[in-house]
Amino acid sequence: MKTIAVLPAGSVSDEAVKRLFAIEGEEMNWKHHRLIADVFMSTVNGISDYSVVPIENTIEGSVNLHVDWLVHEVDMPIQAEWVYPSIQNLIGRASEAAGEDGGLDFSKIKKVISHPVAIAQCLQFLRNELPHAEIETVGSTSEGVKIVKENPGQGWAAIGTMTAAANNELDVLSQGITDHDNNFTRFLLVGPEPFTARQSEAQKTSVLITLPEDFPGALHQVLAAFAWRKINLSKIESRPTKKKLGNYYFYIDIEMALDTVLLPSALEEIEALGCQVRILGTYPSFTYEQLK
Ligand SMILES: O=C(O)C(=O)C[C@]1(C(=O)O)C=C[C@@H](O)C=C1
Repeated sequence: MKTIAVLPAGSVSDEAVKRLFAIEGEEMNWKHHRLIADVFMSTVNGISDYSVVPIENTIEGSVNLHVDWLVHEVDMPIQAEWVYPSIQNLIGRASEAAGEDGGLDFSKIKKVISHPVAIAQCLQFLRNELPHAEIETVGSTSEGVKIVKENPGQGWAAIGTMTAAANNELDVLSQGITDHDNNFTRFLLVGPEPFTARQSEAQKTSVLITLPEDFPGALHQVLAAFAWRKINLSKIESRPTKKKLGNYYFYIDIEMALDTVLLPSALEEIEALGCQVRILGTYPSFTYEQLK
């Protein structure tokens, strides 16, 4: 039985990984951690087989903290990626937000608690509906909901999943509050062993490329190595190396497995230019439709 490290029950990550492993005959052991750092360390320390990492979402883009953990703090390969909807809701006690007319009066909500990424996904809603409310950030959306549950009578609310509202027997004060519909999060499964529980035709390889200093046009040549081989890239993003101001590496997602003809030679060509290439993983990719 595999052990999976993930944010607390009722978080988007927890819902998402349960969908990935909703396979007949697969039994899992879940290890819930309050903070993403502990989710990573659980697998680093051999307590879990895999860690679940939300890496990017439709509204906010890359979750930089998590990208940085993957790149700088740990050395664990990516073994799968999948996509899951992030539907956020305002959760609290209807009795604490009751207006004179019997409807809801959000001016009675004094504080909104959630994960910073979830807050960022609902900024317009918060500006329009709860401009007066204090915002508090916590390690996951489900932690916010739990804090609201444990503190009745304060006029506090959380942003989180319907599952977290139900688990904590709280009311959904407003449903689907993200600023854009179709808010999806891309998750990574990281750990030492390949993920074989499901198969997908779509394969990806993620690499980190650090350019040599004093080499004008280096990025152009890196991209050319992929381009003339008609290798498709689905993402390229620069992040600071954290070693020197102005030094960046490129995080690149390539839409093919590492052992596909042409990819090894493209990476060799890039190394020959004097670039450093680090493979972050080669893995199957699942759409939400594939997991339904
Ligand atoms: O707090 C949660 O529920 C999480 O699973 C974390 C996380 C994230 O880190 O991006 C995951 C998906 C949501 O979009 C918001 C937060």
